[in-house]
Amino acid sequence: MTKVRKLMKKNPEDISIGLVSVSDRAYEGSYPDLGIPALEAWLTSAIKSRIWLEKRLIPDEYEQVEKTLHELVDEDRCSLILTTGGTGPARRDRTPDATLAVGTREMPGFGEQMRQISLHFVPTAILSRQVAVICERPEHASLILNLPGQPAAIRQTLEGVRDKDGNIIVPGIFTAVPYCIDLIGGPYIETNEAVCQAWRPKKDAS
Ligand SMILES: Nc1ncnc2c1ncn2[C@@H]1O[C@H](COP(=O)(O)OP(=O)(O)OP(=O)(O)O)[C@@H](O)[C@H]1O
Ligand SMILES: Nc1nc2c(c(=O)[nH]1)N[C@H]1C(S)=C(S)[C@@H](COP(=O)(O)O)O[C@H]1N2
Repeated sequence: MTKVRKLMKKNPEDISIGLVSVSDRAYEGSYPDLGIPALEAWLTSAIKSRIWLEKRLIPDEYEQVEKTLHELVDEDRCSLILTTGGTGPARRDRTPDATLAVGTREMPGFGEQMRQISLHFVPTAILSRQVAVICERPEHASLILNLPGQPAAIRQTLEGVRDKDGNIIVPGIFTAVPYCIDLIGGPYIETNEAVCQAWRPKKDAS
């Protein structure tokens, strides 16, 4: 496993987010990994809160995906973990299977919404078996989301579909992530509204 070296230091108030790129060819060096940079670029533009990114590049191996997710949940205590790649029907695509094995509860709406969004870009969107799970522990919980491996799919699924004037016409999945993290007892995530409007229910005025 390639652990990307960190130059900065984590602060106690940082929100820990795990980024996992699952790709045989990027891992072997046949092409440079674009998954982690695309995830990092989108998250740093969309989130206003202080974040700390734990980055992992791994091959399409079931055991590696499972072990990496367990580490990010239990050792790094990430509130949110995003994977990219390995969600398709090919024999070595095992990311969703390992994610389901690690999770304690499935969140089917995220996968459903991502496939809806991706259909606006590619007719093969339905080939992605992407899932989302919550991983509950006595003291904390993590939300794990699988994204497709195509680097362009990262922004598309997180941010949603925009019309020619830039207005969102199909909401991206990230709009529901901050409230989901609230509900599982995680830190409050503030977003940059120009990129992603986090939806939270209005406080009851009565
Ligand atoms: N991590 C990545 N970095 C750069 N490009 C990627 C990455 N993952 C996928 N791609 C690109 O998206 C295309 C489709 O992704 P897909 O997951 O089907 O790749 P793949 O054929 O399974 O190979 P691999 O798992 O080795 O990346 C790839 O052919 C590649 O061009
Ligand atoms: N937004 C988006 N979603 C997408 C794609 C894409 O290019 N863009 N590719 C599809 C294809 S061709 C496949 S096989 C599946 C699984 O891709 P993965 O194995 O790279 O995760 O994602 C699908 N979802």
